[in-house]
Amino acid sequence: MPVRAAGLVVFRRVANEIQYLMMQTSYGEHHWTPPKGHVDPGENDLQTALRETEEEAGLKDTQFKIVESFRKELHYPVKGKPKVVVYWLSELLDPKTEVKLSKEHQAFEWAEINRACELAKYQDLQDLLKECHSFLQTN
Ligand SMILES: Nc1ncnc2c1ncn2[C@@H]1O[C@H](COP(=O)(O)OP(=O)(O)OP(=O)(O)OP(=O)(O)OC[C@H]2O[C@@H](n3cnc4c(N)ncnc43)[C@H](O)[C@@H]2O)[C@@H](O)[C@H]1O
Repeated sequence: MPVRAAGLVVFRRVANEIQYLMMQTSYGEHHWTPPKGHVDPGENDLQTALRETEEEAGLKDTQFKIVESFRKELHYPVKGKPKVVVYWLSELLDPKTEVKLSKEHQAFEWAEINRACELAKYQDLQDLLKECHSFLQTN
């Protein structure tokens, strides 16, 4: 069984720009991802994504809108074990909403697509962000 995690690619619109929420871990390699985390027993993926987004970024589900038709999975190995991360796309309704980090993250950025891809060093996460961006340009 793969390790399972879920999260939200949160975006906001500022003037004509779409910006993605990227957060840097305070541990390990200090890598950057959207809010996400492990699926707890008894939770479904979407419940996990919402819980982790609130825990890690302080954003409640009343503050954003999930784009129901967009759901993607990343698959990669962690310490030799397969891991799957399910992401939904969600728009922050009030772009001025404050992000409140937990101890798990040391920094965040609202990054336009090229900057978000620069922060996401893994190719599959970069591709996912680009897919989100293309989706938002055409929907
Ligand atoms: N090194 C460490 N030291 C201390 N505490 C730690 C720790 N790692 C995790 N923790 C603890 O574990 C908890 C995390 O739990 P959660 O917050 O519930 O789960 P997560 O986001 O899925 O964790 P993680 O950051 O490990 O996952 P990711 O897949 O991004 O990353 C897992 C690995 O996969 C790599 N990775 C990330 N995205 C990848 C991708 N797309 N392709 C290939 N590798 C990728 C990352 O660089 C990383 O090496 C934290 O509370 C933290 O305290």
